[in-house]
Amino acid sequence: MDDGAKEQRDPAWWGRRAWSLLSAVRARAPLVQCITNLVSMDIAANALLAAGASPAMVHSLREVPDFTPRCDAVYVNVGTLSEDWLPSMRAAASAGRPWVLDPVAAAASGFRMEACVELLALRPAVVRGNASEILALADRSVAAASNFKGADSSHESMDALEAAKALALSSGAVVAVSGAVDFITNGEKVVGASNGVPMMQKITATGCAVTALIAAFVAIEPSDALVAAACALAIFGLAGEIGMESSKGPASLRMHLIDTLYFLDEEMVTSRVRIALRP
Ligand SMILES: Nc1ncnc2c1ncn2[C@@H]1O[C@H](COP(=O)(O)OP(=O)(O)O)[C@@H](O)[C@H]1O
Ligand SMILES: Cc1ncsc1CCOP(=O)(O)O
Ligand SMILES: [Mg+2]
Repeated sequence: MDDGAKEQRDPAWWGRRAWSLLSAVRARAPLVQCITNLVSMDIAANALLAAGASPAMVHSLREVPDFTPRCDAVYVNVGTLSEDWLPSMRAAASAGRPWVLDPVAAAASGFRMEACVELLALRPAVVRGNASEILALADRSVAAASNFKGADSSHESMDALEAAKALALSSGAVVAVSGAVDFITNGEKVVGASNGVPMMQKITATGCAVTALIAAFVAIEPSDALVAAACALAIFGLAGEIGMESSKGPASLRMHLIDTLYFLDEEMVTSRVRIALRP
């Protein structure tokens, strides 16, 4: 085992990494260009702001040449894909900044799957999806299954672990599958992050928001997207866990999750983040 892998087997090491990355996001306020779906814009922008980053929802193709090179990271999300937005997504993903892809409902249509496959070829640092999305993307398959649920997952994250590894190896991206346990892999190493509460699935666009947070963490740590993605997922899940303590249901959890992202401190992060390198 190399020294890096030894360190990553130590839970305390992950707590310190998560805290140092969140602290760096707060200190450096990375500018994250988000080309994201219409449902997620508010929660993604607010999650980024609460965590200390600077979100900018900039979609026009005509703005990409001036704006994207000045960003610290780019976030592309196909949740409400249209023909008008795809050229902007391509251009922003090709602008030389680290970027992250959320393949929302990748299996919904041939148009969407082709767009995701084309974007994947533009080398995202991280792809984060739910289990059904990662299974579909790894297989390039448009849904025929009767249990297809659009933007929601009909699988557990563990069901997509092998597909995530294969997708990581074929694309060169770190692939993160969210769920009760979030799995993050580069095709060789697999890290599990087990913060979060099931109620997070009942708030629309929490997945989109955590992918935005991954982009902010990748802006800080572009040379280790696996660690950046794992820490962002754990921090977001932890904000959900602590937020749930004051919440009655999805609407109040949405508010408390964002408040908690803003208030997380070193003690909360280092003692409660649950990330582990898997054997
Ligand atoms: N059963 C669960 N228990 C704890 N956290 C969960 C659970 N399901 C999803 N999450 C968390 O909710 C967030 C959104 O994940 P998910 O619902 O899988 O994505 P999407 O919204 O794209 O379908 C992630 O931070 C994930 O860790
Ligand atoms: C409901 C919906 N429809 C198109 S995009 C979207 C939001 C999806 O958000 P998430 O992937 O985080 O559940
Ligand atoms: Mg999603």
